Amino acid sequence: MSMEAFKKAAARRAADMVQSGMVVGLGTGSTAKYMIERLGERITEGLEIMGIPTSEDSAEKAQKAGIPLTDFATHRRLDIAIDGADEVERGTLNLIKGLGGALTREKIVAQAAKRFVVIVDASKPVDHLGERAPVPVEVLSFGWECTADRLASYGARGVKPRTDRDGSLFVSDSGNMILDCHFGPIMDPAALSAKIDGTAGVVAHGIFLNMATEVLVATEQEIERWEL
Ligand SMILES: O=C(CO)[C@H](O)[C@H](O)COP(=O)(O)O
Repeated sequence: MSMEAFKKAAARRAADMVQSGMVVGLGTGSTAKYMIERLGERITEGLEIMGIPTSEDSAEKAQKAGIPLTDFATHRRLDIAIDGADEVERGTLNLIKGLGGALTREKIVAQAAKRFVVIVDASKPVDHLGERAPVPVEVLSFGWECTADRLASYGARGVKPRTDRDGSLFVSDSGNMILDCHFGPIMDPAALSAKIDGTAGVVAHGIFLNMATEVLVATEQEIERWEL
């Protein structure tokens, strides 16, 4: 099976957990896209749900799929949120998210959800967060250079603003910059998370601790379901 097929398998399995009447957090990225498509199919079969998207991109995909959207003004609490991840730590289900740039909205949606189901292919599990992925940090553009220096003082290498493929500055849906911070394997993610959270200029970062309630990992043999 190709990596795309793995992503699709995990995404469809998660979409099939959704039941009529639920308010659903709609993640962002190439795996979440398959989940949105599957929810769209199920709506044509009679499923009745409302979605809260984690990005403008997912809002557009949800609208195309026919998923009615709602917002936090109407629904403070979500029944379930389903999203991809860049890394999943074995044993803890802690995550790095945000290589798609939607980390702040994704964190708000995950935090508001009773269940947060993470869908990944077999390339995403790691022994320690940071092994492969940088930690994306969404920052205000004001004083970003100072914020970057501060992040570097925590051990991040090569901290620089994310750019789009054409070299232009990446701007998040909320109008902020993303600094990708390469820490390497993170031995104490709670301590690092607290330090980054306490840094002026930081809006949110991509370390998601104790948020995932279950992770679906699509492997060659099966879709593994990890829970704590
Ligand atoms: O956090 C995210 C976007 O901000 C994505 O969920 C994460 O980057 C995984 O993406 P993909 O499913 O395309 O591998």
